[in-house]
Amino acid sequence: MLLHIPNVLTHDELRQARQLLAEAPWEDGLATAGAQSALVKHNLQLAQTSPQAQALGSLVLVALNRNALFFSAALPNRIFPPMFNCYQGGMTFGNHVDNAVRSDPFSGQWLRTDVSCTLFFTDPDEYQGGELIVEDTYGSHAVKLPAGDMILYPSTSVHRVEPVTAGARLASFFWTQSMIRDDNRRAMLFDMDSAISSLRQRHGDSEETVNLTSVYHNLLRQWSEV
Ligand SMILES: O=C(O)CCC(=O)C(=O)O
Ligand SMILES: [Fe+2]
Repeated sequence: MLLHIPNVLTHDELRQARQLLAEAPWEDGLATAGAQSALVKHNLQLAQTSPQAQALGSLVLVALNRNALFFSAALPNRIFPPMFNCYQGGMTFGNHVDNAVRSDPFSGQWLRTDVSCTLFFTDPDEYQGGELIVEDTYGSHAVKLPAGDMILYPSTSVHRVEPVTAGARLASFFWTQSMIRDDNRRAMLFDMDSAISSLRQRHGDSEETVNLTSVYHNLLRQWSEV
């Protein structure tokens, strides 16, 4: 499931984030690449321990915590501290799959990467190229979203960032360990939760929506790892 989540950041948060990114100490993205991705990764990232990355990380986590669509789609158990990248002057990140497990640089705790997200800080007309291409069984999907919007996709997918040939592409990317490890189960729960919410909005609460909600929670109880 590839899900576009609009308006994750408010205008004010976006302005603050852009200001922090403008004064940030960028370093070579190879610092956090695995063995395979190191061969195809050419970008800049913020050191996770830099004050700007920490301030930006808090801003992103606050925004995620109030986002019902993110919660419903990711069913987050733990969120890896958000990271920040910049592509400019032809930078690109070729086809790769993200490392399956990563250790949190602050707590040392291991986290399984189930769900990947990219939150855009720059608008599509600020740079050329830079599409995030996600491959799944239905083909290749090109993603380039307005600033403040986010794409969410299963971390099991092969993906790449096309070369940025003009301007600069700034984004946050991060991983979530989900309460639901399996992509199909997570997608079914999301579809069910969305359908129940629409039913409730259209017709108000009813015996049927209560029963469907109970099935949703009982499936979550069966499948979740917390
Ligand atoms: O910037 C993006 O959209 C994705 C970056 C990415 O795939 C990664 O750093 O592993
Ligand atoms: Fe990646």
